[in-house]
Amino acid sequence: MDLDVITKYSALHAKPGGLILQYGTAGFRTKAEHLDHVMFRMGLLAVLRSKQTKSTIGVMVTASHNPEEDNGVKLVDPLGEMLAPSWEEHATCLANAEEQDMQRVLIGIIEKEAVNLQQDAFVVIGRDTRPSSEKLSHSVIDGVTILRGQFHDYGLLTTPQLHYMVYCRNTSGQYGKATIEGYYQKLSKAFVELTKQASCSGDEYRTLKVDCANGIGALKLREMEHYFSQGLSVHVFNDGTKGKLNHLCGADFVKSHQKPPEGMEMKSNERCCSFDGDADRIVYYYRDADGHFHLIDGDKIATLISSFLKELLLEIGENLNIGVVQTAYANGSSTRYLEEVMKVPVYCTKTGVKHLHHKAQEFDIGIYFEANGHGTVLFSKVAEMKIKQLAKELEDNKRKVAKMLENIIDLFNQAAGDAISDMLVTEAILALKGLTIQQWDALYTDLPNRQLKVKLYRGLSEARC
Ligand SMILES: CC(=O)N[C@H]1[C@@H](OP(=O)(O)O)O[C@H](CO)[C@@H](O)[C@@H]1O
Repeated sequence: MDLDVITKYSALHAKPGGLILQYGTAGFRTKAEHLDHVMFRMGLLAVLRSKQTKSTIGVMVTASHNPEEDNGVKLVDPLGEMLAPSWEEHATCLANAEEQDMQRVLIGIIEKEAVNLQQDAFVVIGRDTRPSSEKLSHSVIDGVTILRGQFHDYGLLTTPQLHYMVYCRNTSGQYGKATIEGYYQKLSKAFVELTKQASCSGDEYRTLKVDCANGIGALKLREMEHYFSQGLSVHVFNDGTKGKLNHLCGADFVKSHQKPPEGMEMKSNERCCSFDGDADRIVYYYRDADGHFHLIDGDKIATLISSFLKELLLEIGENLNIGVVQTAYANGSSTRYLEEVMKVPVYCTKTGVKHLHHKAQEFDIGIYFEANGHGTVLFSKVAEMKIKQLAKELEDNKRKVAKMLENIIDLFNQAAGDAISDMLVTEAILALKGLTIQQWDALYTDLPNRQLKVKLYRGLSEARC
């Protein structure tokens, strides 16, 4: 490692004196014009992390739901997870080091983490559609190449797609192919297989309006839609051709203002949903016949999914342990419904996907959702193997159910919460159960009516096609 070369190149990505940033739950976020040095340095850090773990590391350039003028960066660890906490600290130290201290901080990290500089390094990079993202991703690449790391720049990707690529590359393709087609094919195949079993899916279940927050989700959903068009037709709104990213639209806007995004026409009882700017969260909503707006947030998505999974496990007589993870922002009725009606244990963690993800890994099937729409379902290796085996061994109807579970495993992005995965799973469940959005919304509202809700749940189970 030639420290003088690093110092020389670092000066080309000079840190504004006195600027202090913190690597938060979703990486660094601030105004884009303050981030050039951070990007260069995260390129350096990604190489060190890659050498230390002997694995591919991801770098995503995005500020998610934040305004278009902002940007941000986060590192993705080998199995698609968020960066390990001790490395978050290194990221903060490195980003905040003044130019003259850079060498010392870098050497400190190398020594503390016993990084073998002779080891090869590979970094994959993705970015969202912000005007600043392309240039900033080049600064990441500068950092990677100065430390002689190899890289693949995927260009425009949703955040969950980058997590997926990292996971695929580090599991020798077992999880999926590390290409955008690989992602589309894996998810769409599972979705089409799963929805084939929905004998009652009429037109009502075929169309969905999707607000893409004027972000990357629009591009990727359009690329993907012909892969699953047999099962679902998506109407994309806020695709970035007219409006600004996350401005008056997107999941965060809809959730916090409890109203539809600009630019979306909503007829009564139509199923609609919104992604955020990097497509890692989703909320659903509809207008009732009286014109009232109803939000269906992450709590309701978690409830729908866990009820369905529990039901499938009961049908095949499997007793895998299921846990739901929420944060303190979860609606108390959802927690009570899950615990008292569904009999599913619920756990609460701090806000931030990494906290929920970590807790969810303790279960055979760990379902985690924040009320704001970040979430996914994690299946342990044991659960996955068991389900795959049952899908071969069981007889007729039970085998069908095990195959449905197998498809659900493939549909979820188990590396990270993913609006596209969550949307496809939700759409499949609604079609399979023959549930309208209003019926889904009614799964729980408040709990004085507990008996009624139990009845409703049983009724719906029986109604499954
Ligand atoms: C990856 C991550 O941790 N994302 C955070 C972050 O969301 P973004 O959509 O990534 O901006 O901020 C949210 C709170 O504002 C928090 O709920 C969420 O967990």
